[in-house]
Amino acid sequence: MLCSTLSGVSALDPEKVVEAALREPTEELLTPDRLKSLVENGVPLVHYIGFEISGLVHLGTGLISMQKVADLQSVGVKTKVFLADYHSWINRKLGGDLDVIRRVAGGYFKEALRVSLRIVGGDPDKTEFILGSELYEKLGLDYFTNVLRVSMETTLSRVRRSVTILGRSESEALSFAQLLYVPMQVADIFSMGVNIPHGGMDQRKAHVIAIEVGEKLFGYKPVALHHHLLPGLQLDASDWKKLVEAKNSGDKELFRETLVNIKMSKSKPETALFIHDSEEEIRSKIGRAFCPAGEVEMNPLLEIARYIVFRNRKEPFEVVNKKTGERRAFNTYGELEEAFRERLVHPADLKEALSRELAEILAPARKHFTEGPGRSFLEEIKELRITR
Ligand SMILES: Nc1ncnc2c1ncn2[C@@H]1O[C@H](COP(=O)(O)OP(=O)(O)OP(=O)(O)O)[C@@H](O)[C@H]1O
Ligand SMILES: N[C@@H](Cc1ccc(O)cc1)C(=O)O
Repeated sequence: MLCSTLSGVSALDPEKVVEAALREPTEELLTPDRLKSLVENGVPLVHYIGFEISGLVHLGTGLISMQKVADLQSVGVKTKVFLADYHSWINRKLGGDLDVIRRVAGGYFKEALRVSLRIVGGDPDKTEFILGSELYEKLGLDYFTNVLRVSMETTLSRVRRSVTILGRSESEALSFAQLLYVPMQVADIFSMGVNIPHGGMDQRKAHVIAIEVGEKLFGYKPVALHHHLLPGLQLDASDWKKLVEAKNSGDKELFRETLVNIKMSKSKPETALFIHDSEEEIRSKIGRAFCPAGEVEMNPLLEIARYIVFRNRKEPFEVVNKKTGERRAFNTYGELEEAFRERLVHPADLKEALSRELAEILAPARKHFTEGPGRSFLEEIKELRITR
């Protein structure tokens, strides 16, 4: 993973870094060549991913996001997690109370992301957690100047079009501060010297602005990395149809926008499986999830199988037919998908097997938040008002 150079200083291996960056759940890397050349030129790599502080951490925000952090750690990239307290306040999360947001950021949120990173094989002690307000306090006028610089290079209509990065739509009544959120997120990247900004596909508009203004304003162009968004569990059939049509139309923008509206989201708890859900909750949520027989396109449960269950899997995944008792073992996600398409696996049996697997994968988070030191944090956040 790390190569030794003649000077004895360890350097990163360009091929390995690009391979780790491209590995699933990555959906887009802008661009692999630029990443490779950064490594070849010995530029230190600094990654970050940011989170709004609100609601509970789910499979998408926790596990999928942290998988990429683990991948990058494994090839020696410095990783940072940004706890965006000011952005959450601007976006009126947790009742719009900044003190509560800050407390939850350093408490529940940090713990939940740390345990998620551990579950996917990363090392939470090797990731730096940064609270937005602390960074802004430290940088003072320099941060404000960075926000202004980005704003001067970005048009109002571009900012309006980018409010999807805060889960809003252009047609909503937005405060001026919600518009300011966009240049702030771009300024965060440069204020921390980050050259690999990372987020789900819904964050790409901020990163594309950063790529466009970076060279001129800050002397470098970041390499943006976007991961796949897990759909919500409770798709209704018409939303699902729209999504499949958008995917098959080849119109990438339409597909992205359709998916953003139905992704697993912490402010729509019915769509989400949380990392500390009990075994009964897992079983009941998976049991109620949308999973049409034989449908392999945008099937939320197959997506969980592909991106989470099969990710670091060594042993086969077993599905038992409840009616006949027949057992089928799958070594790869492709085998499972094929059998599901051929209706050799019934949704009810897939649900059973997935519930069992997820309960096991999530056991460390459940333990941490119900029996361990995270318990009081979870109790606190469950009592708070989750505002969207
Ligand atoms: N369903 C998902 N699958 C994968 N990644 C996700 C998913 N939802 C959010 N993320 C990613 O997690 C990071 C934090 O997102 P965010 O805090 O907006 O989560 P959220 O659940 O959508 O919350 P909210 O409902 O408050 O918007 C972003 O990079 C985002 O792309
Ligand atoms: N926009 C991100 C949160 C975020 C805020 C600021 C950042 O610098 C990065 C990410 C989200 O909705 O989850």
